Amino acid sequence: MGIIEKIKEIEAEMARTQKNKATEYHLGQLKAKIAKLRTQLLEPPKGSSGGGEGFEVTKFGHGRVALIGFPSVGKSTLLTMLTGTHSESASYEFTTLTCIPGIIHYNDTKIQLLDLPGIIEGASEGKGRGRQVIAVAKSSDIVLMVLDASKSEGHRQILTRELEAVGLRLNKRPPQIYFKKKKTGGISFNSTLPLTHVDEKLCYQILHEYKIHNAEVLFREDATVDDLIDVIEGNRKYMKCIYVYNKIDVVGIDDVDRLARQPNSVVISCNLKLNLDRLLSRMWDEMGLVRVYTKPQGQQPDFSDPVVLSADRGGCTVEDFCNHIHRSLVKDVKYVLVWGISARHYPQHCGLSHVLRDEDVVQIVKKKEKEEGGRGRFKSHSNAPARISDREKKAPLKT
Ligand SMILES: Nc1nc2c(ncn2[C@@H]2O[C@H](COP(=O)(O)OP(=O)(O)OP(=O)(O)O)[C@@H](O)[C@H]2O)c(=O)[nH]1
Ligand SMILES: [K+]
Ligand SMILES: [Mg+2]
Repeated sequence: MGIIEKIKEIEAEMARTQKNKATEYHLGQLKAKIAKLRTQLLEPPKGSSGGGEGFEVTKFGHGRVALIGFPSVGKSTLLTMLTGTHSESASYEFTTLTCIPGIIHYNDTKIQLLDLPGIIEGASEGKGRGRQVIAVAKSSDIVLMVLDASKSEGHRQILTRELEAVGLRLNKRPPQIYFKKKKTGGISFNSTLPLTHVDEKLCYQILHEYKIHNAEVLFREDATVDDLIDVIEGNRKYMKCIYVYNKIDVVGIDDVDRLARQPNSVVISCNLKLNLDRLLSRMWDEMGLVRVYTKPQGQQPDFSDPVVLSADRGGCTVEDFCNHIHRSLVKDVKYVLVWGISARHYPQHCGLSHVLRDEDVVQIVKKKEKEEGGRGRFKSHSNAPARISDREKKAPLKT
């Protein structure tokens, strides 16, 4: 029996089993069995180099965004509108057969947007090119799940399930469970609060399923069995997802209003160019990019060319900033001067561990280099943290 059949069989057994206190342990065990099989499914088949042909697209820019959705929801139309790169769109399904990259220029940063073939139910098990598509989604920083506003709302759940089946977790944070395998000592199970979903016996059973007999487990929140399995599997990817409801030109205003109020959702129409700017700003915010402008001593910062940092990709400290400029810079840095939201006063003297925020201005003071006298508009004109204003960007001080 193949892996997929085994999964189907266990799913059927779970559906047959009544959910109550007595069956809780059994169901937990079945969940763990499915999780193990799904992980197996993701491993490339033995003897092959990579598990089929993937979409090899080189990463480019400061972040990567994947367009995921059913066929003909308007993914390619959207890519063409946002990036200017043409991706074939048509009224028939599966128009797009491969991965088409485009670039969005936004807020002085470059975002790689990826158009992908449509996926359908069963994609995670290899239907269509589902596995390759989802692999690209996994490699991106956020996902735009494109949905047809005029179609069933069940599509969103179906796609979420497909992505979850391969270990993606959308708009969730990692469970607050500490888990460490040990060599000896048995299993120590603890929690910092009363638990309502998982008890010691259930935890033991799940660990037993994974043949783990020595481990430390500490629940720091009232997590579920699924959370525990995620932590044990350890290969989950937690990602932001924006639900993009396209084609609002063909549905009534009440439906548009309802969809727009759902969490993490943006309603758009590619045909009428409605709300695309809102989508862009939402996308950009979710990516959490941090633009830092370098200010050479005695000169104005170059506001058109930021160093772009990200908490998910390498971090946002002064040290990360220095490493971005040059690997060997850190050792020469005495301290830095910071203007912007992260500074308590202007300019603030900061060390390497200081965490920078979007639109901060940084001047590096090297060892054996004197700091600037503090003349001019970038000297503390206010004690309150504030963004560098647009006016300051447009009319910089002449030095
Ligand atoms: N009414 C309406 N139609 C749209 C809109 N955006 C796209 N379409 C149409 O929807 C159809 C499918 O668009 P595509 O861009 O090919 O969709 P896709 O998601 O890339 O489709 P596949 O590549 O086949 O998965 C085309 O006929 C588009 O013209 C919109 O905002 N409103
Ligand atoms: K299409
Ligand atoms: Mg397409």
